[in-house]
Amino acid sequence: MNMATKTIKDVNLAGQRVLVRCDFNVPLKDGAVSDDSRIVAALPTIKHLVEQGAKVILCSHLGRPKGEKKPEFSLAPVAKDLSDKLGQSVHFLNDCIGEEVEAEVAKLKDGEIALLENVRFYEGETDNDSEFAAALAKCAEAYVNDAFGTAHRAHASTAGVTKHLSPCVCGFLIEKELAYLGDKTANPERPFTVILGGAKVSDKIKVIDALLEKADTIIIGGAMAYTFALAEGRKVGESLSEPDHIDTAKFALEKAKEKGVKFLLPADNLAVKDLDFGAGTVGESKYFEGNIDDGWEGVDIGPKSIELFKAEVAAAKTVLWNGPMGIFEIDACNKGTFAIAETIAESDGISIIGGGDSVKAINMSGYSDKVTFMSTGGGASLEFLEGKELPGVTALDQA
Ligand SMILES: Nc1ncnc2c1ncn2[C@@H]1O[C@H](COP(=O)(O)OP(=O)(O)O)[C@@H](O)[C@H]1O
Ligand SMILES: O=C(OP(=O)(O)O)[C@H](O)COP(=O)(O)O
Repeated sequence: MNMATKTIKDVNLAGQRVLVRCDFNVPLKDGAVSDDSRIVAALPTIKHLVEQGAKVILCSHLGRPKGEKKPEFSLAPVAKDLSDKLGQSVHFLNDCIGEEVEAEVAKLKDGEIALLENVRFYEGETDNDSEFAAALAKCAEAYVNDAFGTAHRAHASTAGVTKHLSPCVCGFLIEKELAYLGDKTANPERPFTVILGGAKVSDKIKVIDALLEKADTIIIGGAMAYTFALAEGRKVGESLSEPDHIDTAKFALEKAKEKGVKFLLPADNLAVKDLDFGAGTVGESKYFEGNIDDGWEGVDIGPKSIELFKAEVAAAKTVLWNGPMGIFEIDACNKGTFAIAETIAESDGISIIGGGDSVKAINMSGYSDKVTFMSTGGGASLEFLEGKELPGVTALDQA
């Protein structure tokens, strides 16, 4: 952790309007929160501010609505969940900027809480647009960033707003995450195995270069594996892949050889037809070794890969896992993810699991109490491990 970053403990925000950036990017199912880990993780900071007598104005993104006001990305279900958890009303506002929002926020009494609508309903958020940042900052005086999962993004609500608010400090969650990850990953107990999967291929494939300097073994599953399969000249059918990143994948494979880092790709994959994510169903399914035929979509690692990966995980002294091995939200595609979760649970080593969906997966598997540390950030924890500065942290006041 950057030890000089000021924290919520260094300031008294009683009576002030405080904009609090949280990572409430939580999975939803049928309009309700289906994994509340990130909400629970934000509670200590929120409770502290309420007890101190601040006027608490929460903001967050949810999903990637790309500047459009799409109702399925509304934070309204989070307001409900949060109200229940706090036993206190959380006033949900239908927008995040504008005169109406300012008027509503001005009515807050000390210790009251409001939640603004999804900041990514405006393009200015991800563009870190200075006008949007100024508009967002208008409702508050002080700023607390506790969105560890989004700390690797230099967006208006994580970076731009700090130009307009004072003080700007981090909350308890960011402080805890940086302290733990800094401590355990600076000199990890070896063998150190990193497992990467999930769907955010372009974000996470770039991190592998730096991980090759730190890890003894890298295991690739999830959709990430199909970009590597393309790099090895294999066919992937309809599987999610990012052909723009084939060169990055080739480079990583070469570098792993040169450095003697074990680099494991799936030996087999489960592929399906007619996947319906909403309904949670698949049509025909079949295992493929090597090429995946046209018309088939890779959705999980297969039994041979599970055995291969399990042996490696069992031998590790430190395991960092970000990104599920398959589309674990669908029962037919969850075996790989849950098998890795089980092996991690059985191991005596240190296990760190990061990322919104990875945490949801470990919770669903029933093994979460066997994990050493659950991080609310996937991409953020990887970039931190890479040694990169996190813009959401560096933008804050430094002592
Ligand atoms: N083979 C695959 N094809 C498509 N999506 C996949 C595949 N494997 C995993 N996923 C999806 O990846 C998502 C999680 O990815 P990501 O956001 O990168 O992880 P995290 O939130 O843990 O950082 C899950 O919703 C899962 O369904
Ligand atoms: O879910 C998140 O990251 P993660 O999937 O790496 O854990 C964060 O909320 C950041 O979201 P983003 O990757 O859309 O910027």
